Amino acid sequence: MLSATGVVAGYKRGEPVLDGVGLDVPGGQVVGLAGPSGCGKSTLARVLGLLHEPWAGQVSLDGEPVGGFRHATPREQRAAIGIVFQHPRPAVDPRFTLREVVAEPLRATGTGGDVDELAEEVGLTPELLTRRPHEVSDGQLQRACLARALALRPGYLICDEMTAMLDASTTAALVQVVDRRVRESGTGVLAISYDEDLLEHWAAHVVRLSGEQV
Ligand SMILES: Nc1ncnc2c1ncn2[C@@H]1O[C@H](COP(=O)(O)OP(=O)(O)OP(=O)(O)O)[C@@H](O)[C@H]1O
Repeated sequence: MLSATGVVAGYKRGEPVLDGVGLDVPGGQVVGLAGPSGCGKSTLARVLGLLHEPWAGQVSLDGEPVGGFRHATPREQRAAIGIVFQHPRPAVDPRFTLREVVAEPLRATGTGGDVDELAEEVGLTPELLTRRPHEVSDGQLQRACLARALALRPGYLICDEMTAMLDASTTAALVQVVDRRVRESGTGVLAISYDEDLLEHWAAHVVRLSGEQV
């Protein structure tokens, strides 16, 4: 289980965006997170993704409190949580080929892993792997970002508006890729979307973040 308990977090002292928020993401399940724009969904995603340190509260991973946030996160805990954002372009190095984008976490951790297998899993052809970000569509680049997030076989995956930029068929394809991991590897998923129809269809249950308490 990936859990946040009593999380208080924000950007400006004295003005918390999250004020005592708790959320559990069990393994093998998709939990949806909905709520009005600006209520703090992405902030909670970044706290659970260990990218934003809360002012108070705790994040725990499989029963262990996390060892730190951002650069202070222990390597095994970093590898246990994959994250995909709404906008793929700012999330990749524009000089990399898609093959290099997907291979990044494998290279960084010295982990063996098959880029071709990952590419096939997300529906990227070998030819697309040779291209650079400016030579592919947003959907193709987002497929590469999803493959990168899945490369270390994380126990948990956070999808922060992963499909908001994509057409219906690419959305369906990426949801299917994630669902297969949930079924076959027991991955726990936090799916954030403004599209409540998508969440109703995709998630086992949907949590609404009101801006106060979950
Ligand atoms: N890097 C930042 N610096 C300062 N304030 C920020 C930063 N990121 C977000 N905020 C503010 O924190 C609040 C919550 O933002 P957040 O992106 O978490 O909400 P959200 O629910 O994901 O919104 P949306 O659905 O519009 O993406 C907003 O008021 C936003 O302006």
